Amino acid sequence: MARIDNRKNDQIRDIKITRNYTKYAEGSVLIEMGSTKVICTASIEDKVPPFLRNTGTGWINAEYSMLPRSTHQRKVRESSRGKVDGRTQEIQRLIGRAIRSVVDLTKIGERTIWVDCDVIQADGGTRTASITGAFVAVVDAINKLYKSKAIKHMPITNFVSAISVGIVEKEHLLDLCYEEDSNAQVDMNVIMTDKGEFVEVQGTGEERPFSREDLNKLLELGEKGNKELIKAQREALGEIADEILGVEYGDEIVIATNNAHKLEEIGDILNDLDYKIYSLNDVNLGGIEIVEDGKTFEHNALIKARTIAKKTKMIAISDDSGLEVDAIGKKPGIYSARFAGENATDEENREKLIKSLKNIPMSQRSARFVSAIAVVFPDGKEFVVRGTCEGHIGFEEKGKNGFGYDSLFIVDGYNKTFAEIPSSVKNAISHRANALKLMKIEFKKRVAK
Ligand SMILES: O=c1nc[nH]c2c1ncn2[C@H]1C[C@H](O)[C@@H](COP(=O)(O)OP(=O)(O)OP(=O)(O)O)O1
Ligand SMILES: [Mg+2]
Repeated sequence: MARIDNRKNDQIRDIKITRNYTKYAEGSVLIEMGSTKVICTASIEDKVPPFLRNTGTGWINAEYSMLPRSTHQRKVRESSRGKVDGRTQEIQRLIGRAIRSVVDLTKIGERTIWVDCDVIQADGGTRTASITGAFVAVVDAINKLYKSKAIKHMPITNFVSAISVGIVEKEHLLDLCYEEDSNAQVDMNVIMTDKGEFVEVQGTGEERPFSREDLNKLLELGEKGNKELIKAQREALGEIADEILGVEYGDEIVIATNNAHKLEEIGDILNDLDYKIYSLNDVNLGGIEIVEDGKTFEHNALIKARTIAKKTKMIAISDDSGLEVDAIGKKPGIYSARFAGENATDEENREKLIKSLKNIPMSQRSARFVSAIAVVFPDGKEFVVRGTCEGHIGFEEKGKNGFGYDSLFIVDGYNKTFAEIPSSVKNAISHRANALKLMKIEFKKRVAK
């Protein structure tokens, strides 16, 4: 059986989202799903309902209405009839719940966001189009608060969209138009997030009960439709969507280091990330010489990651690290690798450190390892974090594990050097581990995966 507008059963109607549609509201969207058209605005009011006063938490309220001539026959305005009918009540509560489910209200302060959905033309799916459009309007309104620094954090946790599905003459259909909706035996609205989770499912066997199998089929259609709607929302929101959801960069990371020990440690610590991790050798850049002429660990780390991200077009992660010894003015610091001269070996560096601290008592041999981890994305976005680990410098080398200054670094709380403890312990407490913990938090904020 062909659909009245010749769509496939699992095909949504053309969708168009126009932002900044009217001029006064903080967020304003015209959403068109086929010939259903809804204006959605989001307005910010600096007060909350009584039950939230002095809690620091905000609220989101939705209202829904249809213009008299949005339908085949003129519909009397609710304001003329003097009351809001049951259907309207139900729909505006649904919209409110859907939007609230993806906004952290504790992060918008004591404000109310008023969502107004006004249907100017109804051809089925007006409540679902309202939700899909309202979300975009709310993002714009909240983004204004964020950009003006009225709020500190982006409170939007997910995207949300909604679509109708149903059974019409035994066919399972996605995105019903009015004609189909009025002939549906089963009618369902599916509200979902970008993570593929459900926010609400409203299903009714209007003319007959439906089976579990029907339900599964309908949910599958709903999932497909919502994926496409969220893609359209993303496209409409452009860069703001990237800020909320992160960017899709693929699943390859290159570790920008020539140091095999660092490579192993970073690989171990990042093994819970669901990415393919490559070394410089893997990408034919083994032994590449990068001039580390920055004045800080952070700057040097960025120099290394930028170079490799540019050459590989992959996400590049680098580490610039070293030892700060308090008794000698935090030396060798960023010069740790070349403490005993350009091209010095680890052993030469350790010898020089032992000599530099001759006759200095243990109480004055405090030191810390520092690791700056830089991440540079293929589009040039970047960030850098720092981790440290406190300890003391021993009088002589102890232990065989690790590399660099490990055998001289007695880590606080263990009374052993990094070279005496297993790598699994070092990788849980080291400067590099601490930096990579922070890095993972920042990283997850920025990537869509
Ligand atoms: O966990 C550590 N355990 C012992 N020593 C360490 C550690 N972490 C850094 N270090 C020392 C080694 C080197 O003397 C300097 C890093 O110099 P740094 O330029 O960042 O590394 P690198 O030249 O060996 O490799 P690359 O620049 O290719 O990443 O600090
Ligand atoms: Mg280096």
